[in-house]
Amino acid sequence: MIELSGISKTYRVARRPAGMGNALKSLFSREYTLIPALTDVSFTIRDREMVGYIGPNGAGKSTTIKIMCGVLTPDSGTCVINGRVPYRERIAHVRDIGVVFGQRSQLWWDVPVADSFELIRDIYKVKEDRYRKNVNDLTELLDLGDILQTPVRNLSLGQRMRCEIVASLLHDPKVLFLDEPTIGLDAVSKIAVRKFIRRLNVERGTTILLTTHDMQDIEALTQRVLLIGKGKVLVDGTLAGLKKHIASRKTMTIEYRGPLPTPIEGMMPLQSDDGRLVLSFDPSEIPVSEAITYFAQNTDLLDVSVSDVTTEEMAAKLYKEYNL
Ligand SMILES: Nc1ncnc2c1ncn2[C@@H]1O[C@H](COP(=O)(O)OP(=O)(O)OP(=O)(O)O)[C@@H](O)[C@H]1O
Repeated sequence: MIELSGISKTYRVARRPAGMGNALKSLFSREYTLIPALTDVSFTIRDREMVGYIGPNGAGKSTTIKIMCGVLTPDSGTCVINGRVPYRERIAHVRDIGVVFGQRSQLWWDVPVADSFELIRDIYKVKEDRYRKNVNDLTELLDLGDILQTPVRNLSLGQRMRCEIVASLLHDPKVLFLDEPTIGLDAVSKIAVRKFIRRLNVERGTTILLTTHDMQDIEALTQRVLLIGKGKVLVDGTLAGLKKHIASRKTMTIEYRGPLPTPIEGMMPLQSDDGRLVLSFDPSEIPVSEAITYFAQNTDLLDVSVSDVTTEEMAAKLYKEYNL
């Protein structure tokens, strides 16, 4: 169980004025700039839940994760994870958590991946049989067999990211923090990583907090989403609920032969290319079945599709709604 209550954190950064004289002066009397990163952040994540933590750049996501890992101490509020306060009981706490920062590596650059895994085993004092089983299971699941003897610096980003995830799981953590785990990956690697994260949550019951700017990750993996902006939690809800809140309208794309079809009154054309028309409409005014029947009867219809607002559009509208 993860419980954050009233967490606030402000960074204090020393101001460095330009010029030699000013630099000397600042050695004796320092001036500081205060950067509020989190204000009164509260949420609870139950065991085995997988939650998306989203928000624009600088919203406070990484700061929250650093507090939950025990790297940072908040100025006020409480954070309790599996009954422990991370920044007070760091050593015991890190045995229960795994962390992947997509932009940073926990693997040693010049040595083969397998050697990095051994070092991590030593650090966490993972028992030999448990370690062997984990390496075997995880390397098979993530298809890493061939690359274990390759130095990390020679791996592609997708290969490295899969190794990073395995490295974070060798000690069987109950909770996993993933900070942009699919950043920079190609479509195939993204799908492989997402599939693995889902299995981890379902089969091992790992509690997962996923931070990402990739709304496809959120769509594929999480039911519940926490939206953070300017250091505050603004929304805590289901992905479906958020989409409903943001857009009750639907988008219809029709492909046709012949002249441009006339939409039903109340439909708004969004885009019209050669033989393709995209319309937006409110299904409470025009039922979807009626819209499809109308075009089927009045147009030489080749194809039709109706979709909800995409997760990308939802995030953009949410950020706009909250002035982020
Ligand atoms: N070490 C630091 N020193 C000073 N200010 C910091 C530090 N780390 C973060 N900040 C500031 O705190 C605020 C929150 O940053 P944080 O990195 O938590 O946001 P984020 O949501 O993770 O952003 P991103 O999506 O860009 O990674 C920002 O204004 C950032 O500039």
